[in-house]
Amino acid sequence: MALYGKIAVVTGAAMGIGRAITEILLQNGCKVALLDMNEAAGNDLMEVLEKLYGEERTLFLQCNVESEEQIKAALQKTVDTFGGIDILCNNAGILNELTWEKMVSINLIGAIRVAYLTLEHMSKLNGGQGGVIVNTASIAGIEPIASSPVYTAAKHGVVGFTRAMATASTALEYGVRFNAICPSFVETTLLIGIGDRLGQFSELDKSPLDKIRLLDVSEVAEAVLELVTDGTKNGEALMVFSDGKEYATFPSFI
Ligand SMILES: NC(=O)C1=CN([C@@H]2O[C@H](COP(=O)(O)OP(=O)(O)OC[C@H]3O[C@@H](n4cnc5c(N)ncnc54)[C@H](O)[C@@H]3O)[C@@H](O)[C@H]2O)C=CC1
Ligand SMILES: CCCCCC(=O)CC\C=C/C=C/C=C/[C@@H](O)[C@@H](O)CCCC(=O)O
Repeated sequence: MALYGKIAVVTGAAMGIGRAITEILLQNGCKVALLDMNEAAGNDLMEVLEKLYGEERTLFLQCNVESEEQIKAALQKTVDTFGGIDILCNNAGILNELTWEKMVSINLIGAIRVAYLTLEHMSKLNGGQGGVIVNTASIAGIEPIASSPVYTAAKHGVVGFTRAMATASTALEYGVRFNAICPSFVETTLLIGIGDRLGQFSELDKSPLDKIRLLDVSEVAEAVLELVTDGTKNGEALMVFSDGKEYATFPSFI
């Protein structure tokens, strides 16, 4: 997909990986609607982005991915402002094994909710132009991380949802590609003080964190850009490690 003039929605866009995805899409000519529940961080970022890219190419919309009403309103505002949606980067997420039901609600149910509501604008079945949805999973969506069983479960869910939707989209002719991005550990606020959010698993949190180089958010954004632009990888999950990228392989029984 050539990106110049394309319209993207990024959730969890105010900070961390979502911010880096937003910036790389803007650098490649997209217009971007930034959705995030953190209004202060969103407004701060908008000041920076408007200076760099102009006021016409960005839109900040406060939106909690747990709220169907807020997502619907944000997507409609995006369509009314920019004229459609070509790209969704479904990225908002938290890590907190203490509030594990909320974590499933944001990381898995929220991602599904945003994807379904975006398809109402994007799918060719609904009069849309088609496009691409990149869901931010994690390496924890491919292999278990012992200190974070529910995070692991939610991210495995994101990968499974992505792969099933890719096949469904092809069969039903939505014209929408689906991919999962699966980074290893990335230097963001999500990792700060994780030991306090792992509950009974907190003694396990040392695992690889002391031994590996944390990824920079720009490395994840580059990998997302690869998925957005490469039309041949529908359904694939791209893992990003400190020493490179690799598409995941899965067993097939059907
Ligand atoms: N940092 C890491 O090591 C890794 C992170 N990930 C995933 O990447 C995604 C982004 O995480 P980071 O950038 O690291 O975290 P972060 O904490 O730096 O940024 C997350 C952003 O999502 C927003 N957010 C959180 N809950 C929200 C909600 N209910 N509705 C709307 N916005 C919400 C926050 O306000 C924040 O701006 C998450 O899905 C995370 O699970 C995946 C692999 C590794
Ligand atoms: C403590 C929880 C942090 C969760 C945040 C993430 O989503 C980070 C990624 C999750 C899981 C990582 C698993 C790591 C597995 C290791 O066996 C090894 O494969 C890591 C290699 C790291 C690298 O080279 O970058």
